[in-house]
Amino acid sequence: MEPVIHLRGAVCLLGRFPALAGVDLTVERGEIVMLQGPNGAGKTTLLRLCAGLQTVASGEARVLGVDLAADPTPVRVRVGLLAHATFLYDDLTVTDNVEFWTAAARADVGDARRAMQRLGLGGRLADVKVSRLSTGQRRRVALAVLVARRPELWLLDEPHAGLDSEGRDLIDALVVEAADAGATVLLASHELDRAVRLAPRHVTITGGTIAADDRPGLTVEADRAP
Ligand SMILES: Nc1ncnc2c1ncn2[C@@H]1O[C@H](COP(=O)(O)OP(=O)(O)OP(=O)(O)O)[C@@H](O)[C@H]1O
Repeated sequence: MEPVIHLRGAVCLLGRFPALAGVDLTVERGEIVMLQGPNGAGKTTLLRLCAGLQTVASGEARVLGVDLAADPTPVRVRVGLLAHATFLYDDLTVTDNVEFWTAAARADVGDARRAMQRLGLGGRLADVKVSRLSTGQRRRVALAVLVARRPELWLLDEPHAGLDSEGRDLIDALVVEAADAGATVLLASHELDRAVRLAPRHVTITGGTIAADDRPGLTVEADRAP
């Protein structure tokens, strides 16, 4: 079976800067992989690349069988990206946002309701406009959208940031459930204790290349990092 993520020498330019400078990464279906690295290492860029939101300047980049260099569009509806910025409409309520984005991904609107309940958004908050929510509550709405869309690949950028401890535990539970159901998860985190427990495999990115990867059977030489 083809890997969910297959990158070979993938290069991404932000302006003229190579934020990814030749990334090799293979992730199989059902894996939970933690991506770690210092600020500016390229974690967000790698997640955005896999979401079909970043142009591939050179190298091979296939996600869910889609050749991103040829046309990344088909992958976007099949992945869920939880990023720093949310895509939510401030003037719409929580319910309207979750239902809108769920429908946009051609998923079942019944799943939108169930995801809201799961994220603690089914009560008073359901009819509140997103503009009135706290940062953590917005994060929960973005997560509800992700859960309702049932993506094949979860791309989580600092998923624990801004959440209370119950919310952090909930994210971890959702990730494990998603992987058990066959989804693949790539998460970037500075919360190493929590992320290490959650993800059996740890990949380190430094200066836009993979510096370490503890995937069984794979050796990445530390001296390949710039
Ligand atoms: N718009 C841009 N133009 C040029 N360079 C950029 C731009 N955005 C980001 N970069 C650079 O690309 C590199 C990778 O950034 P990226 O956001 O992927 O890092 P990161 O590992 O997610 O960092 P952090 O841990 O701080 O979130 C950084 O060196 C950053 O300075």
